[in-house]
Amino acid sequence: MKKTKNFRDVIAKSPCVFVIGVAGDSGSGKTTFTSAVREIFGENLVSTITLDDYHTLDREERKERNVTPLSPEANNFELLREHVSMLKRGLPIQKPVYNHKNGRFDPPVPFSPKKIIILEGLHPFATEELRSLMDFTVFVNPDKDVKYDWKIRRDVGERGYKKEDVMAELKARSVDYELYVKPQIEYSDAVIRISNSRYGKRVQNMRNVYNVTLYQNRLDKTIKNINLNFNLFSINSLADRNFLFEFHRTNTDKRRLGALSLDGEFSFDVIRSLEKNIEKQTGVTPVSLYSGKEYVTATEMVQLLLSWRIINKRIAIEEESGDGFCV
Ligand SMILES: Nc1ncnc2c1ncn2[C@@H]1O[C@H](COP(=O)(O)OP(=O)(O)OP(=O)(O)O)[C@@H](O)[C@H]1O
Ligand SMILES: O=C(CO)[C@H](O)[C@H](O)COP(=O)(O)O
Repeated sequence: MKKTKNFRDVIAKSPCVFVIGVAGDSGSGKTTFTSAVREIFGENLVSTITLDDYHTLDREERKERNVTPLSPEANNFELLREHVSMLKRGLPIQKPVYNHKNGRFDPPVPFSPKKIIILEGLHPFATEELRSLMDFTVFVNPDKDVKYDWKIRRDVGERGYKKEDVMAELKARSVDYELYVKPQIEYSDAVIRISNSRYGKRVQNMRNVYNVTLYQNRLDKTIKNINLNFNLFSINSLADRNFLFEFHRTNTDKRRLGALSLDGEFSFDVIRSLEKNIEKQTGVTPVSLYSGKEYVTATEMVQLLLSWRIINKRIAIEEESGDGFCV
C-alpha cells in the first residue's frame, strides 16, 4: 500500500510561505481558533505575528487624538503590506513591537519567515493589497454579549482594569469595529460565529460550551480522497451530554455560504476520528490535540474542522505549485 508522504516534511522542504490572516476584535478568540494549526505543524513551521505591532500611534497619542486602535489612522497598513510581501518571498524583516504593558513601542526585532505565518489582528486583510497576499482568511465573530463577557473576564480578572472602564472602552470601539474591522467578513474564506449555548449559562461558564457556527464558501476544488466521516453510531451510543449539528445555506450581501453550527459536547470518539483522518491524509502523526478528554466542545470541534480546511488549501497549493512555483 502506498504510504502517505509526511506533509510536515513536504511543507518544510517547500519554498512556499503560506499566509493565514485571522481577523477579529481584541479578545475575540483568534488565537483559540487557530491553535490546532499551530499544534499540528509545530513551532518549527508556524509563526504568528500580532498586528498590534503595526500600530502607528501609542496609547497616549491615541488618547490625545481621540482615535481608537481600530481606526486606519492608528495602523500602518503600508508597512504591514511591505513586510508580508517580504516574508512571502522568504526575506527577514525588522518587526515593530507594541508593548501592551506600557502602551508604547519597544525597539523593532528581527523576524524571519517560517513556512506558515499566521497574521492575527484587527485588520490583516482590510485592504486589497493585503488581501492579495493572503492564502487563507478567517474572521472570528463572537456575538456582542459573548465578546463583552470574555473581554470583561480577561481585562478585569487578569489585567486589573475596572469593569466600568472596560465597558466604556467597548462602547467607544463599537463604531470603528463596524466601519473598519467587520467589513473583512466579506473577504473571509471562513467566518466563525460564537453565540451563547442553547444548553444554558451553567455549562457555558463551567465547561466553555458555546454555539459555534463555521461559515464557508463552497470550494472550487478539494484535494482527492478527503474523508471527514463522523461515526454516527458511536456519537449516538456513547453520548451522555447534549449536542447539536445543523447545516444551512445563508446569504450575505455578496455571497452564498454554507453554515455548520455545532453546540454542546461530543464524545471524544468523534474528534478522534477527525484527528485520525488528518493523520491519514497528511502523514503527520500523532495528531492528538484533545487526548485524555472524555468530551470535546463545539469550539474544539470547529478548531479541528477549520485546521482541516486550512490544510486542505495548503495541500492544494502544493499540488498546483509543482516544482517550486508558489501560486
Ligand atoms: N471559543 C471560546 N470558548 C471559551 N472562551 C473563549 C473562546 N474564545 C476565546 N475565549 C476567551 O476569550 C479570551 C481571549 O481569547 P483569544 O486569546 O483566543 O482571543 P484573541 O482574539 O486572540 O485575543 P487578542 O486580541 O488579545 O490577541 C480567552 O482567554 C478566553 O477566555
Ligand atoms: O485592539 C487591541 C488589540 O487587538 C488593543 O486594544 C490595541 O492593540 C491597544 O492595546 P492597549 O489597550 O494595550 O494599548
